[in-house]
Amino acid sequence: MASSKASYPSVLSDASTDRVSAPVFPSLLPSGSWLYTTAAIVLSLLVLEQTVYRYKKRHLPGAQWTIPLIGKFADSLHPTMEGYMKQWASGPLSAISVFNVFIVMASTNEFSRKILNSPTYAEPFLVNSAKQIMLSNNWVFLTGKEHVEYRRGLNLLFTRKALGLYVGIQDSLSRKHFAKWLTTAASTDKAQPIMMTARELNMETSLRVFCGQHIPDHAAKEISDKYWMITLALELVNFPLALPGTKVYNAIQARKVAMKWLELAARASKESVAAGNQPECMLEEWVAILSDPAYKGRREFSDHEMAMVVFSFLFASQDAMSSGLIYGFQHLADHPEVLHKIREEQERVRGGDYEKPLTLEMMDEMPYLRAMVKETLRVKPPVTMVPYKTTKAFPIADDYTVPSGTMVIPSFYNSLHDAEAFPDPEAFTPERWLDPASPANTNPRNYLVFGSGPHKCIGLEYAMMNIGLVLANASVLMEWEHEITDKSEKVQIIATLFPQDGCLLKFKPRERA
Ligand code: HEM
Repeated sequence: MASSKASYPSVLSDASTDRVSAPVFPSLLPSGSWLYTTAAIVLSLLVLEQTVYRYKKRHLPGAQWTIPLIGKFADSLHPTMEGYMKQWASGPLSAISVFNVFIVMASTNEFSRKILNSPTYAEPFLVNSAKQIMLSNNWVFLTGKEHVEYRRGLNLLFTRKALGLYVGIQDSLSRKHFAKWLTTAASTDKAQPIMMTARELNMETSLRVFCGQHIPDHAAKEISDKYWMITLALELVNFPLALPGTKVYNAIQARKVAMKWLELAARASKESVAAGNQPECMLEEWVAILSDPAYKGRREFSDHEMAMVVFSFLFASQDAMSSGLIYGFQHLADHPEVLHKIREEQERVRGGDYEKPLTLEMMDEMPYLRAMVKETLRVKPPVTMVPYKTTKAFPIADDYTVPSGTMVIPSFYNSLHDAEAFPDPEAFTPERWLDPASPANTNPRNYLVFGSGPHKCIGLEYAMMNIGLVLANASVLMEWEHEITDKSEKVQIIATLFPQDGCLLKFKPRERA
């Protein structure tokens, strides 16, 4: 008590002399000067917040004032394509603030590429929660030379030789899942959303490609079920504290489960290769490369570090691959003429033998399939933007320098829907990729589906191959009808883009003459 009084004499003077018994926490009593002081401090902070926002924004389009403290937090909780389009349409560069994070959005191809290709000024920021979920010492957070060197080692997991190893796993799992889809479809007349079933196919494929049989079935199921928690946490700006019950807290718990199994898989892969077995999955391939005496990048990788790399691949791929696949099914159902051409190509390359597993060499013979995959990813790019952060003042335009510490967000959508590169940009036209002299092919800078620069997607060939393979097998093994609703063309953003109705499809086995 005495010490409280001593610390706050001016606030307490009235209360402590006039009353018989002193209050337990006298300093909390309202008093005129305390209230005035508090109000003055709060007001100054609010004025400072607005002044800093206006100073950073300068002439860029965007609200003149930011909502105190939270800014556009409410909008970032429920992002919509319409909201983003409005923001992009407001200017090549525009400003917003969320939870006091100052954000500059870039809408043009020139500015977006400039951000992606200026590693001395800006580096990936993923989403605010990414470091909590992926662990801050994950390789994906490396920058500069360290990042380039680490990534060089990982490129070996995506060589043609490595992809050849993965094709067989992807082929057999797509068949297994289609059989399940057909059984479910046979039990009901209704079309079913493929949102979750496609995610499950992707997750099992990723886990088996990355870890082979070193993850038991029940663990694969557990990781797959819990992974949805991670997807839900991938908002542009999250609630700042990972308190129990928040999305980030739930995602961290999901990551712990996944990491436990991935570490065990890394250890088992080392044991398998040491026992002289041929690599059958990505982890084993990696271990085999590392133990080759001729390999220059040899060094020890702990089970934990290998698990973090695999987790980064899951994190980067699961949602984007699911989005790409779901729109692939939707586009093929809505464009029977394209599906017909895909089937003709399959017939030509596979000679009618649809039981024979696909190989990389067979996929090489399918240019129309590849064009279709490129086009579906262009029309509905799974990733519409990637947050970066400036590490120093970034003179992005003659009349604007992005302040240091700003979140800068290059957008991909506009580049991919630019009518100069892609005439009739909303149309789904795989043919635009077949002529080497077409505007699509002569403007490769516009194809930002996988980003650009030092952080461009490491798994892009893997992604194109896997989506192509699944759709190729689906086209020869199944028929599917799309129940079109008023939400089919509307987009919901859950980290990546999905049709709002979850893509309602009715599958049946394909009958051939
Ligand atoms: C359709 C599927 C996919 C899409 C649309 C996609 C898109 C992207 C994009 C836009 C980026 C950021 C690029 C940048 O900042 O310039 C990225 C990065 C990355 N992606 Fe993908 N991705 C896909 C599939 C995959 C797959 C299958 C893997 C791994 C197996 C993967 C692993 C990664 C990694 C590790 C990074 C970070 C690379 C780095 O920082 O060096 N992605 N991806």
